[in-house]
Amino acid sequence: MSDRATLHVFDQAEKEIMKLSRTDKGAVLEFMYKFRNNPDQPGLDLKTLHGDNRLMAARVKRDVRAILLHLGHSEYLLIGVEHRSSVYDDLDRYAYRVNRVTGGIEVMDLKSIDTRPVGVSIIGRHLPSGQLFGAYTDEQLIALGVAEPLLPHVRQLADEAQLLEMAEWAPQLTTDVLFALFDGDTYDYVHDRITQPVQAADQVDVDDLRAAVKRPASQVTTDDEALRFILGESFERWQIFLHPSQRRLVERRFNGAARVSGGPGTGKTIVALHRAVHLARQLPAGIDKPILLTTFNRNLAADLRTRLRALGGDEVLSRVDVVHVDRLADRIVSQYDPRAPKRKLDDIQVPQLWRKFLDTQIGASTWSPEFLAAEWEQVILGQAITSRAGYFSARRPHRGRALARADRDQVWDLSERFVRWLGAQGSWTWRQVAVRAAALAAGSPCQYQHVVVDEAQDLSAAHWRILRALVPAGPDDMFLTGDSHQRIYDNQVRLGSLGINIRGRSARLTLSYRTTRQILAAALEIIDGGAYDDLDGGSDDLAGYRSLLQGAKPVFLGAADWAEESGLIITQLADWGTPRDGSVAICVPTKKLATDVMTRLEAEDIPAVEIGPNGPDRGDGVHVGTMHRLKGLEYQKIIVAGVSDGLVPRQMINRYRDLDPKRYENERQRDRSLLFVAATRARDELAVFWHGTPSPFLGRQRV
Ligand SMILES: Nc1ncnc2c1ncn2[C@@H]1O[C@H](COP(=O)(O)OP(=O)(O)OP(=O)(O)O)[C@@H](O)[C@H]1O
Repeated sequence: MSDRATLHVFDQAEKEIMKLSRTDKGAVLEFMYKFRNNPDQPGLDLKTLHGDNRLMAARVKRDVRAILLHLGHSEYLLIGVEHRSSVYDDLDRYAYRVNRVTGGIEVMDLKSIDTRPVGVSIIGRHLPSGQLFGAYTDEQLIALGVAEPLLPHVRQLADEAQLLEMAEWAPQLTTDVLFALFDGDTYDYVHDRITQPVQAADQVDVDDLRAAVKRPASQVTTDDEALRFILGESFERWQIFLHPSQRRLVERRFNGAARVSGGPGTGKTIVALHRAVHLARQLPAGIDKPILLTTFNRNLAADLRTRLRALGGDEVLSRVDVVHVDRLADRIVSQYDPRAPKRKLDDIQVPQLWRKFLDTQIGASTWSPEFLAAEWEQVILGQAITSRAGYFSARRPHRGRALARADRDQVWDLSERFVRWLGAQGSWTWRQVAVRAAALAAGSPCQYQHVVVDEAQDLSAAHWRILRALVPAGPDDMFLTGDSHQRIYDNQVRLGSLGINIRGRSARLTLSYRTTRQILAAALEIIDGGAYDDLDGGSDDLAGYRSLLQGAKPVFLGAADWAEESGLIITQLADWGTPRDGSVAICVPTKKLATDVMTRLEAEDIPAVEIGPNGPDRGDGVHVGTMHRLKGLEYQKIIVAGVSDGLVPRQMINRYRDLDPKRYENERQRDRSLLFVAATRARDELAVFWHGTPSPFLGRQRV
């Protein structure tokens, strides 16, 4: 027989291959190529391993063998690469099963338990069994999706460290379930939140390995190109291995708009990217761009574009319009209203502009510039109100002071004059552009068949109106990913009132791929005490949010003053070996502090690279920026400095405490979320510093 074979590669095997020397990796690649062409060619020496006729070995090179699982017909799964001498040792160590719940194929090399130090303690030492999961029967654990061959080991687990060791090689669902139970979630909760979402969509035949390998729960690669990338190490895991709960969302057909939430690093952006590719591939070929992939700002959009190309290639990129939402608004205005002002002002300047307007155009006013700026931005532009009548009837849920009709009349007059004053200078703000674009888009034809939105929590009502107008309501029309715990701009919306109905189509991701358990625990303390919404008038939380990654405990340290704190930064960098490869970032609450840090680094001869509005200027050096600038980025190590009371939250918001308590709460919450965003950009290590009184958001960590 000389048929071509299909060779899948098991996730764990691929990880092992990644660790091989260049030469051995090359040999594996060549083996794969030959094997696919003809698995029975004599040089490969394919033979069944004694004990199980589905397990086979084949020659990779003189002293290296591939371990394969014959799935049936001409399909094989590469499950390991071993030195020739150990291939025949203890063949019982390979356990493979089709998981009854997910229908995915699971392969476990039980030897990996024997050879690890902690593994030895798991089965070698006599530990009091049943300590961790004694409350559940075997049947219950199996029904949740725990791999049956691992039950004896699960019964021996005595502490979290051993559970974490097991997480390195156990199948995904087993790990997810055990950690959720370990973290105290109830059986029913775990069943509903973890097991049920990854249940096979079809009937599972546990003997049909070929059907199993095709199910999303099977962590395997097949694609030639992907393998070449893997061996060349320039390929990232997220491009192939989606968690089954991620894949489900990517591939599911929704009967309307859908929303995916989840804590930092749970792969929302990854899901949004895969979703865009999935949708693009469902559509007939063409030359237009039927899909919009959008996000909050320019550098996030640039990043999406790069990653979309890596994932789907130029062909997909040519069918997906990747643009940040303000640029989209600008395009619409240029197309339909060419006489609109050309100069766009940053919304940060709005209070200053109102001050100048009142001083130069109005004189004494009963209204403060701050009040008017906030009313105009949050209520008038925030709700995209375009008429006096609309403003009279507007709800003002996040504004403290009530306004009578006569007051509203005055505020509306002033707002109109303010807009005319700006316009006379050829200027308007980005928020105004969005509101105008929403009105223009509402009267123009739909441009897209699908819209995918990342960082959804930060979009304004006007942005949503634009998006709603650009895609006809229907199945899979809008797919939104975001986390309201990370909202750092003042845009709170109820999607339902904007014609976007996500009811019954919300899902949450819970497994962090970025941050260690230690960093995550510290970050969760920061947001504890805030209130978070679901973009639709309800509330949201991060229940079940967890990480399987381990790392050092975050460092929390205070200094007497800023000069001393700058010293802490330098010492911390030195402790980390002062990496200059762009793997470390320092972030602070204000631009002034960022400049100080840059100056200090330069004085120490450490190359400092500013994180600008479009991301870091360069890839190397130590990156420095404000906390806002860290949105959407990630680093191996992060120093969050200047986390002092008065800076986080900002001193200036205290004036609203009595004057406008709702606004005070909103502003405080934004600052809290900003600190949360900054802390959760760190993959492996985090250090948080302050001077004077620590930020109240640090809770127990400041002591
Ligand atoms: N299935 C996966 N396999 C491997 N890595 C993954 C997977 N999903 C996500 N990641 C990695 O986890 C990290 C975080 O992913 P991503 O940025 O999509 O998360 P997010 O939920 O959008 O985070 P945030 O809300 O903080 O912006 C990235 O480095 C990404 O490559």
